[in-house]
Amino acid sequence: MALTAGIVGLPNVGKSTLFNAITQAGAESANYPFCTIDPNVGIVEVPDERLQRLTELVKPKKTVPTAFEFTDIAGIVKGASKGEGLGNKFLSHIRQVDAICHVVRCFADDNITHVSGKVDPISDIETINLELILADLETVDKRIDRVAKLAKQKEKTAVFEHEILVKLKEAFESEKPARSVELTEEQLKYVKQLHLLTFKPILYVANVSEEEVADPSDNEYVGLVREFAAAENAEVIVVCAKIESEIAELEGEEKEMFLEELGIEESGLDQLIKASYNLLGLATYFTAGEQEVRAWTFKKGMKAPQCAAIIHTDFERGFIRAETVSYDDLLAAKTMGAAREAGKVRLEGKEYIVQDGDVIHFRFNV
Ligand SMILES: Nc1ncnc2c1ncn2[C@@H]1O[C@H](COP(=O)(O)OP(=O)(O)OP(=O)(O)O)[C@@H](O)[C@H]1O
Repeated sequence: MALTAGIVGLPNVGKSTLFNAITQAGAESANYPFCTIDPNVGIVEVPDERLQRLTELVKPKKTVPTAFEFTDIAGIVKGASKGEGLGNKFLSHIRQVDAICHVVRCFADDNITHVSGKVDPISDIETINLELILADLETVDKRIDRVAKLAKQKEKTAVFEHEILVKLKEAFESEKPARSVELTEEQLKYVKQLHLLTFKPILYVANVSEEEVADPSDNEYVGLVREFAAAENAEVIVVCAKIESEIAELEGEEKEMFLEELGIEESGLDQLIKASYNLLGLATYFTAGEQEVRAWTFKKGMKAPQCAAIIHTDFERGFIRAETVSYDDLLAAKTMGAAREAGKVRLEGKEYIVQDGDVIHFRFNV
């Protein structure tokens, strides 16, 4: 199920620096055997205060956070959709990711060359977006060629598809991404399987200088990126990629002290991890026993047996029920026993849609 967020951006905007911080922060891979082993993939642990609280309550032998993957998609340049630079190869890498983190240079430094000569985040964003739009236009054109004849003959499915494809084509021709096109539920289902690049959820990562990271309000570039993102309903995370790898090396109190020195509450990387996790539609449930308190990632909307399968397929095969208590209820009750006495532990069946923060004990029989 491992979903991944791809890091994209023009050359020299700070992608590698950010990706290094990600690998630096690296999760203990032994805990995550399902994750891809690939130099372009960085596995990070998902920061979650609830896991700490549960650990304090349950005092297990071991605590295991959940993790997910970032993929580094190197240097896309203008003309990529025409095969320039490493063009099509990179577009095909973007095709494989489930969400896009678009790094935008917002730091001024004359010593670091900018590909187009000056720092101009909106032009940077538009350059990449345009390449993705052009690639999507090609996809849609091919499809239109395929269904046009049947649509003319009023074949029902072809008419349905043709209408959507033309709508998408019009958007692309006015340089708008697929995610800006309004669709009905049914149309949405069709568009999803087209795997369009500009339909993937996106967030923008404004890479600022060390001095500005605590208070980026004076950085006019960040303001511009925020404005641009707001029009797309996209989120903006402000980071200083350069110091993120230093932060990533630290833990606990040391990390807190360093963040305090910098004047920030949460590292840019932690914010990015959380935002990407949300962007991918992911959520967390917990298991809490004396041996281990552990966070597990599931996709929002998944039912209890599917969530059980994340731990082990046997749990799904022999699923009986899910003893479930919400994190808040367990925290208030302090112990599982007290939660049970207070009637807060529910016995959920096969149709139960697991909620973020559920603490679950699966009952199964194989
Ligand atoms: N926030 C920042 N403040 C100052 N300098 C930075 C910042 N982020 C990155 N840099 C510097 O900018 C330069 C380019 O960064 P980096 O190599 O990470 O870019 P890139 O996007 O990966 O480029 P490419 O796609 O060409 O590999 C590096 O010298 C890096 O140290």
